[in-house]
Amino acid sequence: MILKNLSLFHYKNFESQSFQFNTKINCLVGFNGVGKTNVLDSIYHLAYGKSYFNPVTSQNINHEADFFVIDGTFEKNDREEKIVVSAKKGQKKVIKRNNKAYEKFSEHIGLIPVVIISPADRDLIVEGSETRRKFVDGIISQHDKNYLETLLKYNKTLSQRNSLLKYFAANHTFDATTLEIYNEQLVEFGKKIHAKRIDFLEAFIPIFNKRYQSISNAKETVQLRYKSQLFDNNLKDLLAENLQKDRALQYTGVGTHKDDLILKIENHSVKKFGSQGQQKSFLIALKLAQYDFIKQQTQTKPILLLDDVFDKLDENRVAHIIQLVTEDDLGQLFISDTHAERTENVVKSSAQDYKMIQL
Ligand SMILES: Nc1ncnc2c1ncn2[C@@H]1O[C@H](COP(=O)(O)OP(=O)(O)OP(=O)(O)O)[C@@H](O)[C@H]1O
Repeated sequence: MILKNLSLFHYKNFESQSFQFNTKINCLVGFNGVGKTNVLDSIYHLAYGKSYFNPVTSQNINHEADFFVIDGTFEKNDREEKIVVSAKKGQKKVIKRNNKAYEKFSEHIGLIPVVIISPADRDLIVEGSETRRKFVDGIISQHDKNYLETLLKYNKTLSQRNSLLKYFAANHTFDATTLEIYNEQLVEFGKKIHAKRIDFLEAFIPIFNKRYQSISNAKETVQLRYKSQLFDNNLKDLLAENLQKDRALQYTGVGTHKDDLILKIENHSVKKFGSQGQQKSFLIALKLAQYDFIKQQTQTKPILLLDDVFDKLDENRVAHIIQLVTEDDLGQLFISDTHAERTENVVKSSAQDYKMIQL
């Protein structure tokens, strides 16, 4: 997958700017705050239909404007794909593929495989379980449309069930029959989601372990484990057992929306006990495993976006990234850095074609 050119209009700090990219390595360099990360984010936006850093669409529009447009031309298997994402204040976002607007954004997911490595990935360790579920769901959805659809149906049913619980509480009423309809749907969709997450992690964990071992020079062992209430119980029974609690809290407390990933190094929580270096290695291994997995599943090399990695990582990890950059079979790469010289030295050593883009 190659991004050939990109135009931004009123996207974050950009008024109007166009870029033509190298098919291998592109280095976006410039002072703090010039918009290097914003360019990477706009590429992410074309792939996922939203910003990696700020999912509130209206906040991606330039402060002085009332709309933004991101226009990118990709090349995939010798075919051109023109993707345009636009948003106007107060209106629904529009995503177009070759001039045709999608009815459902979910149809777009997976067309443009992109992986980003950024200091913001730290959220995967420090934030709540939702961030980790989104990471898993994002990867599976890249190659499995059914999964994404089941997930959307599950989430819709969940929110309807929660509304019903609130309605019961507000009106001091209860209707077991209507609740049962939602329960059945949650059980049906939840079972499928759980099974797919099991399959995914079975394939993903060895890839992750391999990446971590190579980053840490096999010094320590890591564990990535799927945690779910559905391992020990079926969702139908769980919903029945939890009914009184759900009614009291007006919220569904059991299901696959409670799943999580357990992240450990040497059997201890990465969040609580991991050193900063170990946490960074863990995150890079997760992201590179994401890259490997998507490549394996889609038979397409994803576009890799490296945000600020030279600035925020220590030498060992940078060396690993450099090694990765020099691998022949890597796809197109975008790197942002404040130091033009440092980046250029790194990419020069890769003996690959590159372009320096000064912002
Ligand atoms: N909606 C918006 N409208 C205008 N400017 C915005 C908007 N959103 C973000 N910005 C601006 O974008 C700039 C940040 O851009 P970005 O994070 O891409 O910089 P950077 O070059 O990657 O910087 P650093 O080297 O510090 O990481 C900030 O000046 C910020 O105020």
